[in-house]
Amino acid sequence: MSLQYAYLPPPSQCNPLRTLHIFSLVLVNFLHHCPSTDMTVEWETGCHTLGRQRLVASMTASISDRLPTVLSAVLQSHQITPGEPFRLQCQLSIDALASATGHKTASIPVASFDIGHQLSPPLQGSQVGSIHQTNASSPPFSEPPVEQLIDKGASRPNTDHLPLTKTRKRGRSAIEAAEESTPARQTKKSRQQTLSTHNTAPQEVSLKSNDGALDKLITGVWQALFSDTKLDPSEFSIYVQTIANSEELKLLAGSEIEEADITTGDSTVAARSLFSRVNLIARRVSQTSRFCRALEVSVQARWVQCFDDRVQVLSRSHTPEVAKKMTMGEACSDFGWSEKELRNKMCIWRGYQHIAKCGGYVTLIFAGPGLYRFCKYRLSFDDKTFAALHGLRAAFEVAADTLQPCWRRVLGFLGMSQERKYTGHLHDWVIRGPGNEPVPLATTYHQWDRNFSYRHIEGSVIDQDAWGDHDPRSTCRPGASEALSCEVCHARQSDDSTQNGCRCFPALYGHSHARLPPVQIIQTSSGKNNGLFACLPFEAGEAVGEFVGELTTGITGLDVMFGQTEDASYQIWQGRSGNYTRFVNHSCKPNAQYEHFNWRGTQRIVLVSQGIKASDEITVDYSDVYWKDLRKKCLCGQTECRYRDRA
Ligand SMILES: C[S@@+](CC[C@H](N)C(=O)[O-])C[C@H]1O[C@@H](n2cnc3c(N)ncnc32)[C@H](O)[C@@H]1O
Repeated sequence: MSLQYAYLPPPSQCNPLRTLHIFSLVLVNFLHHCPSTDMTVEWETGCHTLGRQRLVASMTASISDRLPTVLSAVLQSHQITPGEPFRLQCQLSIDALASATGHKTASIPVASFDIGHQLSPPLQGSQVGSIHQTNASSPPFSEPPVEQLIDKGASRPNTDHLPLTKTRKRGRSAIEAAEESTPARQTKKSRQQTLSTHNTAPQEVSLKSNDGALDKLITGVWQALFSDTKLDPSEFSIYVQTIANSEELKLLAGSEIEEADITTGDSTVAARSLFSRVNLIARRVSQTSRFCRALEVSVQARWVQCFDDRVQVLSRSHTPEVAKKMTMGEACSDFGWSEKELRNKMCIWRGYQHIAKCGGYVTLIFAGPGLYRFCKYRLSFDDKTFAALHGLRAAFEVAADTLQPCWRRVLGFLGMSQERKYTGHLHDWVIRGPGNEPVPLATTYHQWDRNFSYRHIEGSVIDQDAWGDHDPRSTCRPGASEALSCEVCHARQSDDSTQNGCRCFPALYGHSHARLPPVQIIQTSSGKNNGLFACLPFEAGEAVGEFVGELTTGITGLDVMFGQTEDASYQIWQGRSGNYTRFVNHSCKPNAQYEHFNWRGTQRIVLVSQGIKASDEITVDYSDVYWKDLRKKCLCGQTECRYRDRA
């Protein structure tokens, strides 16, 4: 049985109810798949013997009611004081399974939790405890992500344990295409070849450096690139106009109006309207100043270049010193500054120019306010810094062209080309090691499937042939109102941010603008083909994204994510459409896991961070069930790798 997928917790953020809830889902799923008709479930709090169907139904129905009681009972019966960590172990006694698997004992330890200390209401997506796998022969809680798009060499999945027939009509998959051209089982020779390819594989891009000052600069660039405030110079005049018209918007007079409204009893509406107006103005001002700042530093960097060119020209007829002095004089007279003033400015501007030279103008344009300090004090101004920025330039440009497509208009002010280099979706591009141009995603699968394509979707789509119009993830009972409140924090869930009280996964649910998380697809250096990498850190418990794809059923022979509600078992297939979660590789020491979460009566599967640092590859544990029958080696590279040494 695989439980790794369910979870590994951040020890500092404890949430026992959530852990128990997830555990219960695991247990329910286990029971659902179990061939036995009668079984005993032993919790530390008691022992229940029920028919399987009834057990599943009763556990599912009462999970959220019972968990606090179960937990309190455990705490009380063991006299655990708040703050003291403890371990909760669960056993399953399943006679039929015992005889089927040849277990001597009928009682199988399923999982244990290390539970922290807080009994406070659940926090945003936070978790507690760890679920340890104790039995590898049981059915999975959830299966690993798709494998239908296979990668090259050693990482090519060995699928000969799976029948490649599908019960449902589906387009020809990359795996099938690859099956035709590559033998499913690797020979010794081909394995060696793979290894040598692996050794000479290009170096991976690092999305940050190990230098504090430089990291701050890089973080600022990523934050600006992924910000939902767009850098659009063509809207500059509109921004300015809005600010100039702020009187019409009653920005300044607003507070007086509010006071009047408050006394007339219309305070909520009045306060909200004032706040909206202030928000609008503040947003416009920050957009305007960001654009001005971007233009300012870019022009200053370009000015230094022109200054140097002018010195060069004058050096043809004068000594370099004289040529420089003459150029300084020309500039001072045009600016109306003293030489000292100009020298001071130039020192910083030269820093900008250095950055533009190695990291491209994109770095300057999106660098945050730390840029000035970085250049003034010449923090980390060394070859390593410039090499790091040079290595990031392509990754920055892909993000800028796809997320902030108007950024190149700033280059127009510098007399440079404004032509976009990378079009389409951010994840249509794969970033490769230093010195290599990013390549279109599709090309990285062409060796297996010439017709490969991938549609980026924001939400799962229902396979009509499989489910008609019914969403199989629905957990809503007809007439049940509790579906609209969060079963973790019990707050009201609403897509209208002003009505929503549930903040469990705020980056995904409950507010208006869904935006891409700061992740990019990068070619791994370990031979796993592509992987998903974090540009910015994700705190433990924070959602990276939802696992979305086609909601279907009946697929065999291809990897799918399994979902299970009380009423339906469904699959999410990311073969031809989905999102970036499709590129998450396996690691035996993962930094993320998938969790079930109900949003407004619909089950969602969320990729949740266990604490991901900027530039880390985002990985999950695909589970023993995934690897069990594969003859493939794991390339996660962890010292605790479980599947490294395989025949
Ligand atoms: C969901 S995809 C992940 C993205 C994939 N690397 C790609 O380029 O499309 C799963 C596939 O990635 C590869 N993979 C993922 N993790 C791996 C690992 N630890 N070792 C070897 N191959 C891995 C396997 O080929 C697997 O079939």
